[in-house]
Amino acid sequence: MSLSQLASQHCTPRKGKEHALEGAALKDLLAALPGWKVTDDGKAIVKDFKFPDFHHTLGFINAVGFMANQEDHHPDLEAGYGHCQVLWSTHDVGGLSMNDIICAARVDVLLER
Ligand SMILES: C[C@H](O)[C@H](O)[C@H]1CNC2=NC(N)=NC(=O)C2=N1
Repeated sequence: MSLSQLASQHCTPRKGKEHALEGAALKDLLAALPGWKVTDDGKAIVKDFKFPDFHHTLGFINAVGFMANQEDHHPDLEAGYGHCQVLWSTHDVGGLSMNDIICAARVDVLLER
């Protein structure tokens, strides 16, 4: 599936282990998401975005936050002057779900122009 196909999807409530994403299915989806890496515990995906200054970084954070509220799926964010690390994990699953993949794709397309 392509980045734009992933980014055109919306999050749905996913609760429970049956929604966990791992193994070959996860690997195939990540092929469409350049720069996103699975954390060592396998429970999250993470990417660090670089910006020229704090204004751009803060604009990105606000855009991500707006999208996250629309999707009712929320990232962990860690930011400094010129970067913001975005981490997606589904608390209700205890690891990765399709919601994390959709939101990662939605973050990437925010930066397309
Ligand atoms: C009811 C509501 O949909 C849930 O609490 C949502 C809110 N945002 C969420 N965000 C993330 N990252 N994981 C969740 O499991 C989650 N659950």
